[in-house]
Amino acid sequence: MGQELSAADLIINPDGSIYHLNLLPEDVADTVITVGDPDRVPEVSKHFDTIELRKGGREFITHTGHLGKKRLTVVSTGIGTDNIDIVLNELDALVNVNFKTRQVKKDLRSLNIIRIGTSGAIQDDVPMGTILASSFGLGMDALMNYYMHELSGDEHSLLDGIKTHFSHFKGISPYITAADNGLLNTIGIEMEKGITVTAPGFYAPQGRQVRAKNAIQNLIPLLSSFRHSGYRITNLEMETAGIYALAKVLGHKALSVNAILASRVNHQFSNEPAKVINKAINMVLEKL
Ligand SMILES: O=P(O)(O)O[C@H]1O[C@H](CO)[C@@H](O)[C@H]1O
Ligand SMILES: O=c1cc[nH]c(=O)[nH]1
Repeated sequence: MGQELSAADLIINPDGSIYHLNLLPEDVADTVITVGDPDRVPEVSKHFDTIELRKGGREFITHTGHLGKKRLTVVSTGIGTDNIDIVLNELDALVNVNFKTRQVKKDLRSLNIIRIGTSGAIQDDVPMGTILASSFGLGMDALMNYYMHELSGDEHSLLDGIKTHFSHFKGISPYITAADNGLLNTIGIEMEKGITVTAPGFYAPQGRQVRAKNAIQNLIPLLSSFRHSGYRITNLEMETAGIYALAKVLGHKALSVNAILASRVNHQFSNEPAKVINKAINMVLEKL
């Protein structure tokens, strides 16, 4: 018999749903689309043929339904890898823990987790309007300091290169995880590819300066000049690396698709964000 998870470790609401997502185990499809913005959930589910449930709490809004024969769940994560910690752990518990016995199931389910997010590009040849699939998620936040995780050979070699390139960054311990290869080569097949940096903020952690002065000067040129084994850093956002790393730890498959709204090298921000996001949604849904 496996260990029984305590009421403080796995929090189940009185109606049997999980603490933050407010979902029951049967509410989660095998393919889960995550978006940051709760208002983006209906923008995805409006393409479904049927919607069987709409639930939520806080920034975590979920719709589950069918597109043709495929059952899909779309859930909003809100902003940041602290929220990704909640969403990935709760999705995993919903499918891999028996809520009656509070024990981990013997046969584990592996979800396909596809993020459709917005992002800023840091390469000249990645213009606004590009739809980019993240080959790797490079985390500059602290989430993975708290989890045991292992790196593949490719991830190790890239991380060594990154640590050398950014050796003068103080107090940051980057982590890197590859996309699921199968999802990258199907859903991402026609998309631009690159390493996506996940930042622990939108302003100074992404090289923006409004009034508070930035401690790291020239962050964007530093990121964009990194080259290793044919890879380069293409874009910045706030969730991908956490999703990739926790999905791998928990045995799920993940891909992040980025609607590029900003060109940080040309100092531009899109005046038609909805159109770019919709293009990303359509490109993902037509491959499912
Ligand atoms: O559009 P979403 O998916 O929220 O993604 C991006 O937009 C937010 C910042 O504006 C961050 O969450 C960032 O990752
Ligand atoms: O530049 C950008 C655009 C969208 N989201 C981000 O996190 N950064």
